[in-house]
Amino acid sequence: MTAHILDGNALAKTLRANFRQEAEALASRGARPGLAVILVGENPASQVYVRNKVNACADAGFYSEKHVFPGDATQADVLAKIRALNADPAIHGILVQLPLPAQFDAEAVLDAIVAEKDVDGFRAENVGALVLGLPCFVPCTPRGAMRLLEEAGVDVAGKEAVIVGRSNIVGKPMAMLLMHAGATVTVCHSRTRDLAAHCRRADILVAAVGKPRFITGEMIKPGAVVIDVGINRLPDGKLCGDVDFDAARVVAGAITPVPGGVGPMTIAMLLANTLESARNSVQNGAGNNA
Ligand SMILES: NC(=O)C1=CN([C@@H]2O[C@H](COP(=O)(O)OP(=O)(O)OC[C@H]3O[C@@H](n4cnc5c(N)ncnc54)[C@H](OP(=O)(O)O)[C@@H]3O)[C@@H](O)[C@H]2O)C=CC1
Ligand SMILES: Nc1nc(=O)c2c([nH]1)NC[C@@H]1CN(c3ccc(C(=O)N[C@@H](CCC(=O)O)C(=O)O)cc3)C=[N+]21
Ligand SMILES: [Mg+2]
Repeated sequence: MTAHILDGNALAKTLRANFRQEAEALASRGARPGLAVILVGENPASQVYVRNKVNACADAGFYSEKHVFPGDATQADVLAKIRALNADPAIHGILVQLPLPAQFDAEAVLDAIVAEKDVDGFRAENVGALVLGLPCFVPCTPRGAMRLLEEAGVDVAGKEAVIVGRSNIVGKPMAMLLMHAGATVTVCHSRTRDLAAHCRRADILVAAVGKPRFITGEMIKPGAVVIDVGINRLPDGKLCGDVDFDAARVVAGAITPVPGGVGPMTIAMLLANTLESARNSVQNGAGNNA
């Protein structure tokens, strides 16, 4: 058996073309979707992701701004910028690239973004709404992973879903989305006993660990759908996921590659959330002049 490859690059490209049409429709109503990305410091990986986000905006006909601060910037500098962006009608989404340098209180910084522009969905109000099943900005990475499952034609209801990783930005919201979709969800982490046994029960296995090739072929149930969220840079400079792809693809029914799987979908869903925010602003009579 060779797994079906879930192509995030191709799906993201299709989505961006749809977003472009909606962006033009909103622009004609005075609200071209606008995203502001804040980057603090010179983390090379963050620089790549921010560049990808800005390029994706351009490709989808969105307005975007990039605000770069030096690594020794103060929290007050960044907060002042967030306040200005909160009040700027051309901006519908604000993203502060994580991680922030050590001198920052990341929670306080994210909290400064008004909830209406929290397109990452990281603020407590958003997380609460997600748990309650109320309208909210669904965090981009889990939303992208769910979209890939949909694309694969996976009927989630009743399935055993196992997530490895319990972070606030990936594992926890992913668990909530899968639960809402009807899966029986298990969340594993560094304290889990007999991780392999949990993983082998999974019809849907989501790896969000941050360790290269941590999930081996023997941990995968034959025919399972494997979603690899991990982005790891190897010493030779190449990217790899949290799943041993070559071993997994001969066991799994479907699998996302790294690169080209969840990563591009994260960026597509960031655009989707920004579009949603722009649409909300039109409904609330607060468009812009872009
Ligand atoms: N494709 C994309 O768009 C994105 C990719 N990523 C990537 O996804 C990966 C995960 O990111 P993130 O969630 O932020 O990472 P975190 O480091 O915040 O969380 C990692 C999780 O893995 C768990 N873990 C660590 N070691 C083990 C182990 N030996 N056995 C079982 N569980 C373990 C940790 O457990 P514990 O809680 O007990 O410490 C933790 O819950 C990274 O590679 C990151 O780069 C992240 C965001 C977006
Ligand atoms: N506020 C905030 N929001 C985030 O969503 C956020 C963040 N901070 N900090 C870091 C993580 C990580 N993340 C990725 C997004 C896209 C790719 C991506 O496009 N990956 C490409 C490859 C990129 C490359 O070549 O390095 C791919 O997988 O094909 C990867 C990782 C978003 N994150
Ligand atoms: Mg993290």
